[in-house]
Amino acid sequence: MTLRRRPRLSAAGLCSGFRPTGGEERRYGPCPGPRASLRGSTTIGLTGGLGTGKSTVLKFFGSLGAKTWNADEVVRRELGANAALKRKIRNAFGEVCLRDGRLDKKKLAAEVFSSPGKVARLERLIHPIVKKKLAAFLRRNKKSGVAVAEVPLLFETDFYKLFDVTACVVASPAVRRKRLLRSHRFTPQDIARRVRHQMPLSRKSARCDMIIHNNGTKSQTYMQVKKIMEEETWKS
Ligand SMILES: CC(C)(COP(=O)(O)OP(=O)(O)OC[C@H]1O[C@@H](n2cnc3c(N)ncnc32)[C@H](O)[C@@H]1O)[C@@H](O)C(=O)NCCC(=O)NCCS
Ligand SMILES: Nc1ncnc2c1ncn2[C@@H]1O[C@H](COP(=O)(O)OP(=O)(O)OP(=O)(O)O)[C@@H](O)[C@H]1O
Repeated sequence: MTLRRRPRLSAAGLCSGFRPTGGEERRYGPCPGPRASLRGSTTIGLTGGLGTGKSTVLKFFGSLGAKTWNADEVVRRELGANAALKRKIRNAFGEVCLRDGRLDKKKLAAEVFSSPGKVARLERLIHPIVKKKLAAFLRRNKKSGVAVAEVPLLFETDFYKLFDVTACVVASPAVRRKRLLRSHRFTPQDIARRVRHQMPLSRKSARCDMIIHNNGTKSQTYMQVKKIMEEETWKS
C-alpha cells in the first residue's frame, strides 16, 4: 500500500500575511489558515472561480521559479489536436458544435453550458485526458521545488487529491465581472452560465489551504504569491 504524502501541520499561518480585509472576510469567511506546510518540494493545486485571476496568479508563480501547468490550456490543445476526442464530441453533440465542418469552441460552449447534463457529458470525455496529463506533470515535477497546476474544477472533480496543498484565488463578483467583460472573452450571459456550473467560490476557498486575494492591483497579488514562494519550509 502506498500512502499519499500528507503535509505536516504548521502552527504559523501561511495565510496570515494576507488575511482578508474589509468586507472580504464577511463575504468569503475567515482565512482558514494552513492545513499544511512542507519541507522540500511541494505541489500546489491552484483554483478559483471564473475570472478570479487564476491564470494571472499562475504566471506570477512561474515568474518566481515554480513549474506551472494549466488545465484550460491542455483542454484547448486537445480540442485542437486530438482527433479521437474531436470525433467523440462530434458524435455526442452533432452539428451544433461545428462551423464549416470543424469543431468550434464558441458553439460548443454555447451548447454545453445551456444544460448541466450536456456539461457533464463533455466533461466525461475530456476529464480523463486532463487527469492523465496532470498526473504526468506532477510526476515529472514533484521533486523539483514548487510545482503549481491551475485546475478550475479542482473540487468539482477529485483532482484535488493529487496535490500536497491547495490554493484558491478569490475576488468579489463585481470585480470578476468587470474584468471578464473588459477582456471581451465573455458576454454577461456566458459568465452567468459558466458560474452556475461551478462550486460556489466560498465553498472552494473554505476547502483550500491558502487564499490569494485578487481584488486589488496585480502587484498586491504578486506580493502574496512571492510570500508563498518564500515559505521557508518549502525550500529544499
Ligand atoms: C466548453 C469549452 C470548449 C469552452 O472553451 P473556452 O475557450 O471558451 O473556455 P476555457 O476552456 O478557456 O475556460 C474558461 C473558464 O471557463 C470555466 N469552465 C471551463 N469548463 C468548465 C466546466 N466544465 N464547468 C464550469 N466551468 C468551466 C473555467 O473557469 C475556465 O477557467 C471548454 O471550456 C471545455 O471544453 N470545458 C470542459 C472541460 C473542462 O471541464 N475544463 C476544465 C478543466 S478542470
Ligand atoms: N489584480 C488585477 N488587476 C487588474 N486586472 C486583473 C487582475 N487580475 C486579473 N486581471 C485581469 O482579469 C482578467 C481575468 O484574469 P485571469 O484570466 O487571470 O482569470 P482566470 O481566473 O484565469 O479566468 P478564467 O476563469 O476565464 O480562466 C484578465 O484580463 C486579467 O488580465
